[in-house]
Formats: sequence, structure tokens, C-alpha cells
Amino acid sequence: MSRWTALRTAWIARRNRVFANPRFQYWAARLPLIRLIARSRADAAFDLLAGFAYSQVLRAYVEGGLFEILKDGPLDAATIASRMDLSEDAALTLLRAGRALMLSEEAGPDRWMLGEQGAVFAANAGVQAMIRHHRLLYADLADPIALLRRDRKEPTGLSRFWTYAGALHGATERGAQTTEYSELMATSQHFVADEVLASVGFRDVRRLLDVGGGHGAFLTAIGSAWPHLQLGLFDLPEVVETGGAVLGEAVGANRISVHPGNFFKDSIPEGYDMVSLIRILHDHDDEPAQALLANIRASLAPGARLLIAEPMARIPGAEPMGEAFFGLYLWAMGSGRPRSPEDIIAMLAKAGFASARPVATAQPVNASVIIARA
Ligand SMILES: C[S@@+](CC[C@H](N)C(=O)[O-])C[C@H]1O[C@@H](n2cnc3c(N)ncnc32)[C@H](O)[C@@H]1O
Repeated sequence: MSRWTALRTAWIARRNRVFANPRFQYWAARLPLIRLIARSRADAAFDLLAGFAYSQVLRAYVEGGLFEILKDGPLDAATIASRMDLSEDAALTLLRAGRALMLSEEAGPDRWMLGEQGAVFAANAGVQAMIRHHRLLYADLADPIALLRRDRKEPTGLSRFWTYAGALHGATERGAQTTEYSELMATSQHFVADEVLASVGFRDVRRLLDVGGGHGAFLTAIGSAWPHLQLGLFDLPEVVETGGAVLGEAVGANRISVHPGNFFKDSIPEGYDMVSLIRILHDHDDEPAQALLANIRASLAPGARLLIAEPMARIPGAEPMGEAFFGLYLWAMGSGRPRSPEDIIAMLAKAGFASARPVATAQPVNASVIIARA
């Protein structure tokens, strides 16, 4: 153990003994200034233990159509109850719960409208699709220790949904179904594409290949903003069959090339000066992820670039999104893990890239970006 680790270990052990002491907690809650810190820690601790209930309130707003109903607000609870097919008491319980979470707001006595957060959720079909999708994760996490003990060896709701991940663990009951996940990815793509467009310029790129590009939503966003680009779409055959048609319709068939293939078994097409990997790497365990990077590197001429965009781990200020949310999500999915920019840059160096650098994004909770040069 290094001297630094020994000092840090001793400090953490001492701090934890102090924090766990009821007498310390009693005084911290009363001392001026310290009291403010203690209170915000206590609030955060409560949010941690109650977060699953907050998420279910949000889910009830989406699945019960309450965001849509509140768009017509102000409405009284009786009207909302009848439109939701709930008793008035039940509707009020949900409205009040959402009020505490800023999903709804009571503008005056019994005049219900969207709250500040509610207005954002109500306007965003992609987030709502994700919230609906999370019913699978919620079910898989019902017994988290049992899920961890199964060591990703048995199928889960999520591994069946992401058929390519499930196939790795024998969960192929749903065969080659890819439409459902491709549509979910397309509706939520703008979170990532917006971050990339705001942080990366494509002026000096001529041909962009999106590997694992699904139904072409990323290429549609980038290709619409940069009309000079020629676009290539690579994904599993059953995915590009639809994806190619959707993309051609959106940006013009003369601008696109469609490449059906398996990125672990087939070569990545050559002749592109930029390849993108959007929300792909975190889906795969270290060995296949490393092989994928090497496969892409082999396709690139010197100087060509690889753009990686996905939610990453250990991003300052967005830590829970990385290792708490995606850590558990990908564990339940049965494949992959969230990686820090440092992890990914080390893998890029091992795959033979000459350089790699992180690019700052405004909302790392949507995506962080790394650009590597061959
Ligand atoms: C999480 S989705 C991301 C889709 C898209 N890049 C986005 O961000 O919306 C992963 C994509 O990788 C594709 N994929 C998974 N395994 C693959 C493989 N072995 N070869 C090619 N594509 C694969 C899936 O079909 C899917 O479209």
C-alpha cells in the first residue's frame, strides 16, 4: 500500500467513525453553519432511500398520461381523476406527490398545472420512452442481491430486450428482434446528438461512418446540420434493413451507404475519415470492446478519427449517472460496463490509436465525448 493510500485509508476510517456517532449527528444538526451541511446531507440520504418511490411517481405520470392531461391545465382534481380513471383521492395523492417533485403545481386552490420539471418531461417524448422502458430495469432490480449473485449467467428482462446482449448469455427467446430497441434508441438519440453537435465541428470531415448506428438517428442529426457529409451506416443486417430506408428518407438516398455486418466478426468498411461509436462501447465487456476498437483502428487511414459519445463513468458532478445508474443497468442487461474517459483513452492507446482526447460537453449526464486519431 502506498503512503498516500495508507494516509487516506486512515482518514476515511476516522471520518466514518465520527459521522456514525449519534452524538456527532446530534451536535452537527444544531451548530450554526455545520447545521446547513448536516441538513443537506440528511436530505440527500433521505432521497437515496426514497428514490425508488420518486421514480414510481414519475412513472405513474407517464403511464397514466398525466403530463398530457396537465398540458390542458389549469384543471381541477375531479376532472383529472375522471380523465385518468382514478378516484379523486387517488388522483390527489398523485398530484400532491408530483407537486413535491416539481412535476405538477397547484397554481391556486384546486387549479393543477405542470410543474417546472413536469414541463420538461411533458415536452420530451424521448425521456418518456426511457421512463416507460425502465419498467424492465425496475423488475430486474426487484432483488438486487439475487441479481448480483446470478453473475449475469441467466436471462433478465433487459437481456431479452437488448437481443444482442441477451444472445451472449443464451437469452435468445425473442430471436433477432431489434425493432423495439432501435426505436427506443432513435427517440432518445437527440440527447447525444445535441451534445456532439454543440462540441464537435464536422467541417473538415467528408465521410462519416456510424458503427452500430441503429436506425440512423445520429447520422440524420449530424447529416442535417452538416449537409456536405457523405454518411455510412453499419449495424446488424436486420437493423440496417430498416435503418437504411429511414436514413435515406431523412437525408437523401444519394448521401448514404449502408453496411450490414457484425462488428465483432466482419471488417469495418474503409474509406471513411471519421467513424462514430455512439452509445456502443459501454454495452460490451472489456475483451470484445477492445476487439471492436482494434477492428475500427484497422479500417482507418492514418489521421482519420474515431468519435466516441456515450454516458461515461466518474465524470465530476455526474458520478451517480455513471457507476450507480449505468453500472446497475448494464449489469442487469448482462453485458458491458460504464467506463471513465481515462479507461477509454487507455483502451484506445492499446488498440493502436496515435492520440485521444476528451471533449467537454455541456450535459455529461447525456453523453461525454472522446476523439481519437489513427
Ligand atoms: C445501444 S444501441 C445504440 C444505437 C445508436 N448508436 C444510438 O446511440 O442510438 C446499440 C447498437 O449496436 C448494434 N449492435 C450490437 N451488436 C452489434 C454487432 N455485433 N454488430 C453490429 N452492430 C451491433 C445494435 O443493433 C444497436 O443498433
